[in-house]
Amino acid sequence: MQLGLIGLGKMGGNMRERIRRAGHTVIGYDRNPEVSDVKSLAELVEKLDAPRQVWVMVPAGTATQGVIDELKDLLSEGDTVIDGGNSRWTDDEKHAAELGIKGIGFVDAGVSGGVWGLQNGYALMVGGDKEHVDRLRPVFEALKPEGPYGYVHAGRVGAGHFSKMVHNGIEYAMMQAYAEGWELLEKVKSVDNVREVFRSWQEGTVIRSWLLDLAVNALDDDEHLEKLRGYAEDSGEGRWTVEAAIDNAVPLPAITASLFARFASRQDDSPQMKMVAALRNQFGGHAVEKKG
Ligand SMILES: NC(=O)C1=CN([C@@H]2O[C@H](COP(=O)(O)OP(=O)(O)OC[C@H]3O[C@@H](n4cnc5c(N)ncnc54)[C@H](O)[C@@H]3O)[C@@H](O)[C@H]2O)C=CC1
Ligand SMILES: O=C(CO)[C@H](O)[C@H](O)COP(=O)(O)O
Repeated sequence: MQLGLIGLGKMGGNMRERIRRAGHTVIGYDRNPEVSDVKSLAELVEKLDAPRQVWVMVPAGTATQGVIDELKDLLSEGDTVIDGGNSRWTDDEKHAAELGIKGIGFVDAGVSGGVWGLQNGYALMVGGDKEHVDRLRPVFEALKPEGPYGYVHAGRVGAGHFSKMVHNGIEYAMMQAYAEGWELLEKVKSVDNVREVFRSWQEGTVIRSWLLDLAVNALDDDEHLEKLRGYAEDSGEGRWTVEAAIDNAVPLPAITASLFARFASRQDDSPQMKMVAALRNQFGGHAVEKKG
């Protein structure tokens, strides 16, 4: 089948390749002409036979909204837009409604697999009407990992991105748990070789996982992570998970703490701990550390 794919970065570039390897035709557009197959979105749409399927794989928020706005004008009734980026799930109903005015279908796809997806396949959590989702089945089959799992039609529009958001919330908490364990092992000098302890956990243990394998890869590159600064960004999914938890009064202590740990990582000094130190000093005369 034919697919238009917009956004050929770390994800979209490899996805184009994996779908092509499965024998489908992919016409890719990126605003970076070095990786793009066509010069414009209009040219991409022109080159596709109707009914068209166009997959958007650009950063969530303004970039995705801009592409969807353009596609709304360029596409026609019967075409389908798939948003595979990490968009906020609450944007999906809006996008489906905006496109639906012209009879253009909308499917949201949470995609997991990162830069390893070309090799391992991409796990897909999909939301949308059955008629739109079923039409895209060959593309999902091409992208998904081999084996029985790795693809789910999770529910109506928004269900794919909601599922991916929760997946990423879990990812935050798992990463934080490995990171905390690693720091404790590194600190306590009775353990001689922390990297080998991590490696030993890769087989047979209760905590083996792909994230653990990746932690070992990282330690093989830089045994004590000395080349890195302890600074971690976030791109929204963790915040939205915590917001959904608050909206639904669901306690998420581990995921929330892991999100807040990232915020703390961005501070050179902690204003709130200055206040804690000042208060201990006020009530108990406890010593404080002064600057300079
Ligand atoms: N990197 C990862 O591990 C994963 C990323 N995602 C999501 O996939 C989407 C893409 O992520 P990456 O490939 O990592 O980002 P990236 O930054 O590597 O690639 C984004 C690409 O989109 C292009 N682009 C941006 N705005 C555009 C526009 N208006 N028109 C055409 N092209 C445009 C950029 O030139 C760039 O090549 C994001 O929504 C991200 O959150 C989802 C799963 C995993
Ligand atoms: O979806 C992903 C992995 O599953 C992306 O790598 C995402 O960017 C990770 O989230 P964050 O940037 O907030 O750490």
